[in-house]
Amino acid sequence: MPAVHPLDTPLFLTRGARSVIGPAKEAAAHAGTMSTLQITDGRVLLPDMSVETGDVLVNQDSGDIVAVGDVETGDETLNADGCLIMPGLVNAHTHAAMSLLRGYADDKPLDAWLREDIWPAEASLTPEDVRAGTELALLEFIESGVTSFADMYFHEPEVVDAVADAGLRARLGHGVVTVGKDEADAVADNEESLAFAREYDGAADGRVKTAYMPHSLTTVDEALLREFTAEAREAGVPLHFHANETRDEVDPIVEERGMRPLAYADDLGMLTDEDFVAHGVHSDASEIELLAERGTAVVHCPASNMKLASGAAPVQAYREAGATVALGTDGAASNNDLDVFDEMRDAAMLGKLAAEDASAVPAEAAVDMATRGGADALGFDAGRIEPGANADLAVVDFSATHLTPVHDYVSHLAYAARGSDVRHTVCDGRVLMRDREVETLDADAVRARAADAAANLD
Ligand SMILES: N[C@@H](CCSC[C@H]1O[C@@H](n2cnc3c(=O)[nH]cnc32)[C@H](O)[C@@H]1O)C(=O)O
Ligand SMILES: [Zn+2]
Repeated sequence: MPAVHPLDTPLFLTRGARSVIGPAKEAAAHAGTMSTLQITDGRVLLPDMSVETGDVLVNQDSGDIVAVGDVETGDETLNADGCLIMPGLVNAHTHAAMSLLRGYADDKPLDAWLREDIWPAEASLTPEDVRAGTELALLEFIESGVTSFADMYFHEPEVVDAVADAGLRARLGHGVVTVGKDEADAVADNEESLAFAREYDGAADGRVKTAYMPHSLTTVDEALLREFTAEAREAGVPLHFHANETRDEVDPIVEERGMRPLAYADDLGMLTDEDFVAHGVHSDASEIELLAERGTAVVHCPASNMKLASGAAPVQAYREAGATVALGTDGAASNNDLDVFDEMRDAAMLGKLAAEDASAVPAEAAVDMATRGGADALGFDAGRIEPGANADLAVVDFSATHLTPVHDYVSHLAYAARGSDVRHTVCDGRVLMRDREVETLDADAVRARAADAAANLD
């Protein structure tokens, strides 16, 4: 049972109860020097996973949460009657523009899927295609309560512009592949990734952060990984890469080097507490320990791992070891949607199956991975509803048939809710979707441009 049963929740912070507004911000609010947004009449999911009745007050200038509970009246309001205000969901590993390849090639294992279908199709994608596909993904994010994401792709400056306009928060990078390239091209690809990371960090009023993103330990040459990881460190740029996704990726490293892939990555200096890896499906106990020790986050992508039959990540073991675990959809071509509610459900289900234990990856863990874990992995001060944190929020409507009755809000978030139950989405204090109307993108135009771009493929 939840700590506070939602059906007999006392009125949260009635008059005179603790107000969590900070003194400096309270003074600014009184002086009328900031514009505020008050999310009213709802319930709030607190960092300890309890649910309380209360409002959330947001400073729209700083983009931070200023108070939770019994708050001052805001300049603007957003009604959350019958809803739960939760931290915005974090999609911590994706390739946004792959939305153009949704349903393009299914029912194949990773290696054949990439080499036979995906990479040839991607070869003809123009910057305009990437912009169109990315906007389609961002629209789907906003419509399903995702407020931040990590993207690894190419023509990445287009993604920066799309994120700036759509109002989301993101950690972005140019994905590097050196297999099959001559030395000059291989170096140039790495240089592009680092140059992108240096140039665009802090873009979109600070909502865009960057990373150096070598695709994986088997698709990027060792000497270049070593060289550019060192350069990234010097520039203070974190790393993101695919690791231990399939057995085919693990075995050659073990055979050639006599060491586990993550020990190899550690040797190359690729595991720090700023870095985050995608998948981590085939990690042994020593690698799980290593990630936890280094503070390197792992992004679990259960739907992609099931669809490509890559395997079941040892999520419960990562969490028990103290590693930071986030959730990602991976690209829409291996999922095939970008709904992080689905990912929570898949993570909980697959986690139980993998551990042969129905108590493994409980609802709270799934919600934690999709919120706090994701924000920690990406290095954002978000993922929790607390004064001082970024005002990145999803307001979920609990009135749907499939959410009735409500015994436990957190259970519903993990097991029964869908992205389409999100009523409002707020990022950095700005309303991106109000009553299911996306305010920062023209939804019809975005869908039409993406369909056009996809029609011109192959
Ligand atoms: N510069 C590289 C592109 C790297 S972007 C990242 C790549 O990861 C690919 N990708 C998508 N999903 C997965 C996955 O699950 N595992 C490995 N790679 C993936 C995606 O299609 C894209 O080609 C090049 O020109 O080939
Ligand atoms: Zn991926």
